Order: sequence, then structure tokens, then C-alpha cells
Amino acid sequence: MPSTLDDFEVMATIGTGSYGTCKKIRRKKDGKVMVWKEMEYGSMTESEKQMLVSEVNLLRELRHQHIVRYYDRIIDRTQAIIYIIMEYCQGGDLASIISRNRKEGTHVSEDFAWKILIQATLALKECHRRKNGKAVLHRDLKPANVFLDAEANVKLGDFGLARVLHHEHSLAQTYVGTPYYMSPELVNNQSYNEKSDIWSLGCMLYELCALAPPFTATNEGELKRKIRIGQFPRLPTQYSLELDMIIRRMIQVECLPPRALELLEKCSCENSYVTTE
Ligand SMILES: CNC(=O)c1c(C)[nH]c(/C=C2\C(=O)Nc3ccc(Cl)cc32)c1C
Repeated sequence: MPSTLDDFEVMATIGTGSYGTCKKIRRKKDGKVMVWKEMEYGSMTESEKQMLVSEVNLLRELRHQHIVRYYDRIIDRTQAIIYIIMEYCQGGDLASIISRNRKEGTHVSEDFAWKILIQATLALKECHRRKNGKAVLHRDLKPANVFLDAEANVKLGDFGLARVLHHEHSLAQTYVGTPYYMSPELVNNQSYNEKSDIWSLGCMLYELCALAPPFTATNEGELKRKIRIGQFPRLPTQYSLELDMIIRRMIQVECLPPRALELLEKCSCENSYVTTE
């Protein structure tokens, strides 16, 4: 029996994310707390709508402990809104942790940084593992799209929708914000691939520790120049050389960053103290 809007009670608006509004909801029949992301599709072309539908169906196949679980979707054709029903992540997103640390002048611990690195890489490895020939690329890895459950375990969210809404003809969503995590292939107008996700993950982990992105600029031209050069400061000295080095491996211009699997092998030999599962 497909879900309807009446099956749920809206508890609160918890975020206006990159692609719509996130609301905390409670399922009436059993009280289970979930979220739905409301996305207006009225201004999308037919092909974008088809891409969105096939994208959501693909994402519903993703089952992994470090990827936000997609449960269902409701399409309200009268309002041209799709409601994507997903797992509730009580710990919120990494963007909130970074801004709080910036305000308080504090930093996440080394253990926490390794935990996020390993669990987010495990999630990417699952997505990049090709299923019937289709890898799911995130395309918009950033602190606002990485969530934490009640035990501060990673839950990667907003998978793949970026492709639909960043589609060059898309009117559904104008891209907002400076693309600090833009990978070298995007700077050079080449196609996005798995290693672009790894590059963005490296930038995100760098910002989690350093409280600023590796590459900053006042305009996109300057940002692209800095990314091409690929030089950025070492992590704050409270973080180990090993952590700095593995993040540096992910943000490499001269030779392509490693794939998720290679990263995990490197982590396991350098950090037996961080449990990965
Ligand atoms: C202030 N907001 C929060 O603390 C917060 C909390 C407790 N949860 C969230 C967001 C999500 C959440 O809890 N589950 C999600 C699944 C997919 C997406 Cl795109 C977002 C979420 C947020 C933004």
C-alpha cells in the first residue's frame, strides 16, 4: 500500500537543504520518526522529471549503514511536489558542527576525524561499486550533506539528486554558494567521476579539521587557479601527520586521488584504533 501525506504528522522544519525543505515527520501508525525532503518539480522539463524519478529509484536501492536510508516517496501532482521519505539523523549535519567549532574556537578530535573519514569512505565505496553498470555518484559532497545518527555515525545524504538539479538546462534549482570543493576535472570542464567525489570528500574532511576549505577565493576565477595549483596549508598541528597525509592524498592535482577502496586499505594499516563498522 503506497504511503500518502495523511499517513504522517509534520513535527518541525529541520533544514532548507540544497534541494528543498527538510521536515521531521512522525508516521502515525507506529510513531516512527523520519524526515521527508520536499522538492518542487513544477519548473522541471519532462526529461529532468524522468531523470529525477529514475535517480530516486536508483537511490532506493542503496542499502548501507553509512548512507541515509530512503524509505518511500509521495508525489503530489496537484502541488507538483515530490516528498522523499528518509531516515532521521538525530545528530544533524557536519556543517552545524563546523560552524559551532568556528564560533567557539574549538576543533573536532583526531578520533572523530578518522571516524568520519573512514565511515564516509565506506559509504562512497558502496555507491561507487557498480550495480548493473550504474555507479551512483554523489556530485555534491559537502558538510551540509553528511549527517550523523544518535551515536555520531556517518549517514551520507542527498545522493545523486545533484545530477538532476544541476543539469545545465535545469530551472528547478539555481546553484547557490561558492563551489569550494570543485574538483580539477570540473575546473578543466572534464566529466565528473568517482574520483571527483573523493576529491570533494577530502576537501570536506580538511574543512572539518581546519574549519576552512583547503582552497578559498573571492571569485570563481581565483578559486579555479588555486585548485589547479593544488597547494594548501597543513592541517592544524594538533592533527597527526598521518591524517594530514591521507587527506592530502585525496586532494591531489598532479596524480589522480585514490579510489575509495585504496583509501580504506591505507586507513586500516595506519589506524587500527578506529573501528570502521
Ligand atoms: C538543525 N537541523 C538539524 O539538526 C537536522 C537534523 C536533526 N536532521 C537533519 C537532516 C536530515 C535527517 O535527519 N535525515 C535526513 C535525510 C536526508 C537529508 Cl537530505 C537530510 C536529513 C537536520 C538538518
